[in-house]
Amino acid sequence: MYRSDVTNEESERTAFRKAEKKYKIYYDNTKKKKIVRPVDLSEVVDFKSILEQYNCNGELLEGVSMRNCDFDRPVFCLERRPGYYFIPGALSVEEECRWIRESLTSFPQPPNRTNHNAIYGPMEDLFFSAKEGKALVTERLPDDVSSEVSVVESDVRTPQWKFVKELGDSHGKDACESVPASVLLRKLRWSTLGLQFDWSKRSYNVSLPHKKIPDALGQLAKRMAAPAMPRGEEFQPEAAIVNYFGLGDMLGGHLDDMEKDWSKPIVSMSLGCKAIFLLGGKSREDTPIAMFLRSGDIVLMAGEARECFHGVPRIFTDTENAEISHLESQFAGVDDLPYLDYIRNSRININIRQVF
Ligand SMILES: O=C(O)CCC(=O)C(=O)O
Ligand SMILES: [Fe+2]
Repeated sequence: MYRSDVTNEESERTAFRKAEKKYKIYYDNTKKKKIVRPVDLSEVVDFKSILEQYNCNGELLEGVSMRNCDFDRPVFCLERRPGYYFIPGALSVEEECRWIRESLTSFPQPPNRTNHNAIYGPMEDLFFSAKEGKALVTERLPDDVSSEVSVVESDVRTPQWKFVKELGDSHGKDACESVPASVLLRKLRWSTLGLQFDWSKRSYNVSLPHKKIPDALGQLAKRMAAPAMPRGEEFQPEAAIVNYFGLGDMLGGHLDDMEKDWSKPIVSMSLGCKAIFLLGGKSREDTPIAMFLRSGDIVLMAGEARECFHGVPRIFTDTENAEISHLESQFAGVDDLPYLDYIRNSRININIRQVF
């Protein structure tokens, strides 16, 4: 898996990179304000309208077919990308809201790791700390601590971070650094569930402490994976990566190649603001197919499709394009406001994998 954009000159000119540049967000600066540069979306495949057309007259867009399987919703395939399946609107609005809540509250909790771990260590209750206006602070270590023979060296060097209500006198003069929880929430980019993925080694580290994938998420993944599973086999959800996108965030073109058996699908669900997904071919030189991913859509990538470069160059947070009004109506209670505030400007992707 390659998380960052490829930057050397040659890769800047690949067909995949060109498509990323076409769809990523750019701003034009006028004297008064920053304006989002318009983008031509006419070539973006839209499975929602494909489904509507199919329901209306039974016709399908050229290159798109239906997976004939025992599944309670239409499953679409792309003739040029075997092993790729698209299930538009696979989740109910209740399911969408449930997984948005879990992605923000329980999923980033230790022992699950997030991108913040490397800097701050395990972090508890980020979402509620942001809601309560807390900040993460570290205490300055006592000056003479290094001379205390009883203190283990690694303890001496590790600053202890914790969320506190506010940086008043009660915290005292020993506070040396502080970061608002709201800023950390905006900078939350990923969390990992089940077997933990080690980004630095690009592999699963089974010796890292972990909890099993939550049962309800595992059951959902098993059900959704069925159209892409080899006959008679059941998907084993062993790990998941949760990606969090804010305006301007993108996921560069990559392959997910650290799982053992590529005949098993990656089950990938979209929540929140609409995005553009690029599905390339086996080379970065292959022109990718762009498509919309909306909240509630599920994508499966198995077999040959697992060898295809893919990424997310763009999310839409404006009212017209985000297409989250059903979530806005569902998150209507006073207690739901923090979820609503978050999801109005964000997209969450949960992708579930069988590792072995
Ligand atoms: O956000 C998405 O839809 C795709 C995520 C993805 O490709 C990944 O996490 O490997
Ligand atoms: Fe991926």
